Amino acid sequence: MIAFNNVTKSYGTNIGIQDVTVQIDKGDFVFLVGPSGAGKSTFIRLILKEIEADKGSIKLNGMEITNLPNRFIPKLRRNTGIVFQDFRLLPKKTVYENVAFAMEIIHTTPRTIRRQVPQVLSLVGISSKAGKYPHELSAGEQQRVAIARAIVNNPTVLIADEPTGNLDPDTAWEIMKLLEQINIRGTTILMVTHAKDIVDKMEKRVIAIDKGRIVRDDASGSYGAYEDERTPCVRAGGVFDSHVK
Ligand SMILES: Nc1ncnc2c1ncn2[C@@H]1O[C@H](COP(=O)(O)OP(=O)(O)OP(=O)(O)O)[C@@H](O)[C@H]1O
Repeated sequence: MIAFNNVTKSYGTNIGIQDVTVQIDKGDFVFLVGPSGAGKSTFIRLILKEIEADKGSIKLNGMEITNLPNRFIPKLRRNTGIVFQDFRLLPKKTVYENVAFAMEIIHTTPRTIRRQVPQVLSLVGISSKAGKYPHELSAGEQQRVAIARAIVNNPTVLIADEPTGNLDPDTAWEIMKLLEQINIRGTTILMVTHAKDIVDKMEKRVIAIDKGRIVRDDASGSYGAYEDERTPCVRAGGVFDSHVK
């Protein structure tokens, strides 16, 4: 599914990731954790082919993506949905139009769009807001729309880059349950997060990265003990305690 083999990426003298070898299988749910500057974004940007590796091999769904000719990149990105901390919805389009747009740009037929968009809005629990604009939605609702948009073209991998970073604890947990549901339907999920409570409660595979190297890879892991100045209140507060499965 996603296979890194001895991958190194530097930015001048700064190390992004160094000699990383890791495999994420189809259907996995993986957290990628590590302190600020560890190399998490570099890892994601290499998968999306926004940047090129200096060394090593990266395979996505069995296809070598290093040195992939540019004409194959749109197809590669279609297989990889992404959601961000700040949602990035189009402000002048409705919920329905935001999701439909992701299909229009890959030339999906109007008939398929009319069938598929309501289905995915229902899946993420946002059907009743189809005619609303992003500014009329709560943060959690906006993230649901962003997730709908990311999965509407049936990607094999969904990358979630701090998807709960702008959400209150209850809403964050609802989004985690939605991601889990999407994973159960077969989509591989790779989630970057600084939210210790979420990682600890979900009990999924945890890949920890530090200074560009993988320092831990636990099948059913926890966030770990390193200090991260960006999440002190979450670490101290135990905010998800009421949701223990
Ligand atoms: N465009 C760039 N130019 C120079 N150095 C960069 C660039 N992008 C990343 N780096 C460096 O590469 C290293 C890894 O950065 P990366 O953004 O991958 O970390 P991260 O784990 O995503 O951090 P954060 O949690 O803060 O987003 C850091 O030392 C960073 O300063």
